[in-house]
Amino acid sequence: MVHNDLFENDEMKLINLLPQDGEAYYHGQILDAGTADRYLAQCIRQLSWAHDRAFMFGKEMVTQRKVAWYADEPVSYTYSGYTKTALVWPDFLREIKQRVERSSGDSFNSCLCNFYSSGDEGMGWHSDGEKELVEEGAIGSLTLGSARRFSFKHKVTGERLSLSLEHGSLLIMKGSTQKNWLHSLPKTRKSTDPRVNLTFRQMRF
Ligand SMILES: O=C(O)CCC(=O)C(=O)O
Ligand SMILES: [Fe+2]
Repeated sequence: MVHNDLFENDEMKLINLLPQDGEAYYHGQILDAGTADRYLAQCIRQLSWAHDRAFMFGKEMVTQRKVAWYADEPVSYTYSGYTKTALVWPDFLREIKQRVERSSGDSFNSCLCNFYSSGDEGMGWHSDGEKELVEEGAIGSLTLGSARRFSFKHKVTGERLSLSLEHGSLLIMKGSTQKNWLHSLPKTRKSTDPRVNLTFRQMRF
């Protein structure tokens, strides 16, 4: 049994990783290794992966990492000159969403999925404060595959902290985190294995 199943919905109080101006809770591994392995294989094979495209500095840019986007409804939104439309949940992804909801006590209506084929791919400093998201809503980040370092940096003080996101683990960010902190997934030479990250979000439809 996974440790977290004993303490559904945060009955065991997790410690806020952020010293101020936001909330981030690392739940650790919420899936046992076998389940996490199975979900990783399903994500790699069955999600509709595509490189993300955007116009930046007047140029068309394509991300190294691949993305896929799922939601309760086939909503679309436009950013950087591209319109994206959400796909409906495959059964296994809906199942993962329910596991994340049970562990966190939050509910989610969409999921942005990221596929990093190795440590050569990462994500630069950013925050997830898009206007399409519920303000101060929770973001649930589930990692499958290679463990990677994840970092926070305060927007004003520059204060930093990092943690390792393990296979089958869940990180929740909520409250004023996106307003006050940036986060990133640094590239690393230490990992050559693929990683899938599922970021469950609360969108306003
Ligand atoms: O892959 C990760 O852990 C971070 C993903 C992320 O920050 C995002 O999708 O906004
Ligand atoms: Fe993010």
